[in-house]
This record gives sequence, C-alpha cells and structure tokens, in this order.
Amino acid sequence: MTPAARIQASIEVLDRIIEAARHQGPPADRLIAQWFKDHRFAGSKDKRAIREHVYDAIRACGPVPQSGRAAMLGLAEDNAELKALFDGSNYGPAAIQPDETVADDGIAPDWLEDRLIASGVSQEEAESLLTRAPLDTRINRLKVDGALGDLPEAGGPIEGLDALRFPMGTRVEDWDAYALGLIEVQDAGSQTACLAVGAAPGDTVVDLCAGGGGKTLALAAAMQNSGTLIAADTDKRRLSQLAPRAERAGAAIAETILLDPGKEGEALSAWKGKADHVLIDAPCSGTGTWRRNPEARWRLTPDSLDRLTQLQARLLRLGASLVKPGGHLTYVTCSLLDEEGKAQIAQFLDSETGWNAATPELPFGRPHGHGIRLVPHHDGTDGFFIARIGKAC
Ligand SMILES: C[S@@+](CC[C@H](N)C(=O)[O-])C[C@H]1O[C@@H](n2cnc3c(N)ncnc32)[C@H](O)[C@@H]1O
Repeated sequence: MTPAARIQASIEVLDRIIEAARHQGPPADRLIAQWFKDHRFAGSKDKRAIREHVYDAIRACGPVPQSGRAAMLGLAEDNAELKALFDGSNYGPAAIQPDETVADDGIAPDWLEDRLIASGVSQEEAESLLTRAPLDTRINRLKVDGALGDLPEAGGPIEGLDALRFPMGTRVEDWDAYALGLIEVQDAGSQTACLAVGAAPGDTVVDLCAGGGGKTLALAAAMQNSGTLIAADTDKRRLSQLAPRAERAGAAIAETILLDPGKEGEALSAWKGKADHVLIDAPCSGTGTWRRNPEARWRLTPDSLDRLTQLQARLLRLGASLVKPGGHLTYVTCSLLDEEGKAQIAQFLDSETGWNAATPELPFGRPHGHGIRLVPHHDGTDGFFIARIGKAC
C-alpha cells in the first residue's frame, strides 16, 4: 500500500470506531483486526502503519470526531508530512477542501474534562493519560524461586515490586516463560493494588469483582496457595478465563463464584462477616486506562457514569458486609474521577460506624482523600485510586 492509501484505510477504520463508540459497539482493537481480516492485501508494514495512524488520531481528538476523515485531518493539522498525503492519488484520501470539518483536539469530551479538573487532575496529569503504556509483568512467585532465568528480552526491574517492565508491544505471550506461568502481564498499578490488600498465607480472601482473575492470581501468590480465595463476578465469560490462567500460574486455591446481578449477596452469604480481606476492583469508567483504550473516553456519558457510581456504592456495602471484625476491605478503581474513588470512600466512612482508613505505604501513588492516587505522569503506571479500610474488632 502507498503511504496515502494507508491514510485512507485509517480513515475507514476510524469511521467504524467512531460509529461503534456512539452506539456501544465493539472496541477499537477488534474493529482494526476485523478490517485487516477483510483486507488481506494489507501487509505487516501496512498494518503497523495503519494501527499507528488510527491510535494517533484517536489520541489527538478530545471529543468524538465527526468522521474518520475529520479525525485524520485533526491529526494532520500539525504534521505537514501527513497533510501532504491528502493528495487525491489512487486509493489515497481526496485533496483537502477549504472549510473542511477538522475534529477538535483536547483530552476528552468537554463534560469529562470538567470532571477531571474537578477531581484535581492537572493538565500534565491529564495529558499523561493519553501517552503510550509500557508492558509490565509480575514475576509469579508460585513458580519462580529466586532469580528468573534468561528471557528473550531483559526487561527493567520495577522498584518496589517483584516485576519487570518491557517496551510497549513486547510479545511476551510468545515466550516460554509466559506459557509456563513464570510471568504474568499486569500493570504496575494493578500490582500495587494487590499489594494494598495485604493478603497472607492462611487468610480468607474474597475478590468480589474478579473478572478474568488478573488480581486473583496475584492474591494467590501472596497467599502462597494457602487459605481460601474466592473469585466472584457477574460476567460468566470473564470469570471463565480464570481457570486456564490459574492452571498456568499454579494458583490452586482460586475458587470461582458466578454472581447474579442484584442478588450478589445471596451467593456470597457463606462468607458474611468471615473474610480477612475483601478486594473490590470495582467496575468503573476506566479513565486511568486511556493509555491502552483511548477511545473509551468517547463511550462514557454522564448517565453511564452515574450508573457506575451507584453500582460502586452498592458493591462497597456488599463487600463490607463480608469483612470479619479486624479484617480489611480494599477498594480500587482504575479511574481518576473522585466520584468513583475518593468520594465513594469518604461517603462510606461518613455513613458507617466501626470502620477506619488503613491504606498502607505502597511503592507508588500519592495520598488522595482516605486512599492514594496513581497517575501515569507521576508513577509511570495506569491511573488508579486505591483505598484500604479496616473494620474494628
Ligand atoms: C475492573 S474489572 C475487574 C478486573 C479484574 N479484577 C482483574 O484484575 O482482571 C470490574 C469487574 O466487575 C465486574 N462486575 C460488574 N458488576 C458486578 C457486580 N454487580 N458484582 C460483581 N462484579 C461485577 C465486571 O464484570 C468486571 O469484571
């Protein structure tokens, strides 16, 4: 494909992504993969270039762009080389017309930018949400005693964690060490959240929103496969990913429970007041993960955010009911919006007696309300709010 044809292809892909963002359709990654499947003539260099153009354009547009072409024109505004490719050549994009619509730049749709500002997120911090994330891995201590053997790439140790960082796009999934469960892909922020829980061998731990089990596996390792570890979620598809992952990681104690939305407490009644630790990795807006899913900011609406904050408050109360006297609850969101983090914990502590803030010293993050906040700009991790609260004895 010519460079101009790659731009036109990127415009077509962006059209699909914009349409999907407006109607809660498939995520960008899946749409890009589908486009490549439908256009087999695209070679590996073409694919790499198209993927890069598409993600650069998504990052460049704050609000949802009017069209793929408007998004690409927005990206080309400060890039003369890119602009020159709008040359009307065969398979390339038509020449730029005077008064053509150009998408707005910015961090996010206006209402969402306002919410970030209201949550005390600085311009620098907000911009860091749209940078590119490295690939972090956790060394699985259920399988690795001492030093990890040689890997195809060296990776840099992440201070404060038992972890290695690789450049973005490193294909660790192709490595033997990954297939053998010696390393797990997990952002350093997620690893920090697992550390906050403070799970130890012999404990009873409930991972209330376990999803595919990324944090469950880290908890099993912290517990050295000793104790009770419940992984619960309402999403059958995600929860079903845990068994093969646990097998690979040697996480023998993870037990899954599929929850019925609205009736979660019934399935968990056996653990009421019994858990040493409850982790709530709550469903959230994901504003802290825009480095990986930049188009997620086009999908969020004030209504969907309201629904999420209501669900978070409900899950917080449900999780708290499982904690035994003297036990702890760790509440986590990969979001920098205070209504999903700092304010949730403040409201809980204001309205419930017998609980106190107990967030431990962690390798990343700065104090934020009763917890800590991690931001790519400061911590090099995804954005997170993490708070641990303790129940009186
Ligand atoms: C941030 S994700 C969890 C990611 C997971 N802990 C990990 O480390 O991979 C939030 C999860 O909450 C789950 N969820 C949504 N509503 C829920 C509910 N009512 N009860 C329990 N889990 C719920 C979602 O299905 C999703 O898997």
